Amino acid sequence: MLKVDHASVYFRTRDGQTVQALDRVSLDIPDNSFVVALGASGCGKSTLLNAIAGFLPLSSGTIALDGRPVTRPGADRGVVFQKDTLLPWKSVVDNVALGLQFAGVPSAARRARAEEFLALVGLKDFARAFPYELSGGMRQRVGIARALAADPDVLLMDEPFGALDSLTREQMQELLVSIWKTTGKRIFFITHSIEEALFLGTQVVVMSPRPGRIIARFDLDFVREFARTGDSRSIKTAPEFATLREEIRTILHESDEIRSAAE
Ligand SMILES: Nc1ncnc2c1ncn2[C@@H]1O[C@H](COP(=O)(O)OP(=O)(O)OP(=O)(O)O)[C@@H](O)[C@H]1O
Repeated sequence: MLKVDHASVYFRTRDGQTVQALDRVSLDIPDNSFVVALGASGCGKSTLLNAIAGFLPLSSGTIALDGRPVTRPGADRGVVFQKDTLLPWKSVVDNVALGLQFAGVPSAARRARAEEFLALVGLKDFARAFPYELSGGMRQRVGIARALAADPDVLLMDEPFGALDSLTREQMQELLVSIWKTTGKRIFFITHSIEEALFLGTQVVVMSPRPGRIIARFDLDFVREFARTGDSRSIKTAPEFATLREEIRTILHESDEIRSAAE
């Protein structure tokens, strides 16, 4: 279990003001789950992910991964960002093997493992290509392969498909579900797309801004249904999907109106 317990984060801005980015957020990410944080810009989603990744300290509260307190970055948490962080002078396979190189895995073994994960993301034939030769979607797939090659206990994804065109984005969502199913990794995923959250999450937490709070939680089955049937169209056009989409849209709009009225 990855457990976030009453996590709060305050930032001091350059003009000396204090901003509360997270307000007592509690969240469980159990084994095999796909937890999605959904919310408008500025509601603290990245702050939460960065705290779980160990990139920034909590002001109060705790985060523990399988009972181990999270205090710094570690190989047990793999991170994928919206913007790829590939090294342009290294080939695709060497980019994927990078984390293994830092971990001291011998050269032949890390290449074999990198190739295995490139095959998992459908890029077997691009091992020797360089990042500039790849499309945005392909670069994100390399980033996912790199994060998975280090065999993390949880995959943390910060709007990984936010910069992709809508068709590629849907293809990447479906690929990610098949990766989730094959590897059994827990995933914590951030998005501001209601549809993406509904399609991917076994649990969706809806956040509101200033201060960042969880205002609603949904346990869902669409992703398991897709993993079973492979039929995304019938899921996204189902009446239950549309009803939930409207329910969440209403929650987000109401929270925004309350915040605007308070300012
Ligand atoms: N280093 C920082 N210093 C000061 N304020 C910060 C810092 N990082 C984030 N904030 C503020 O904290 C709040 C939450 O930011 P955060 O980036 O976590 O939101 P978000 O939901 O991920 O937004 P987006 O979807 O735009 O990425 C915002 O009001 C932001 O301005």
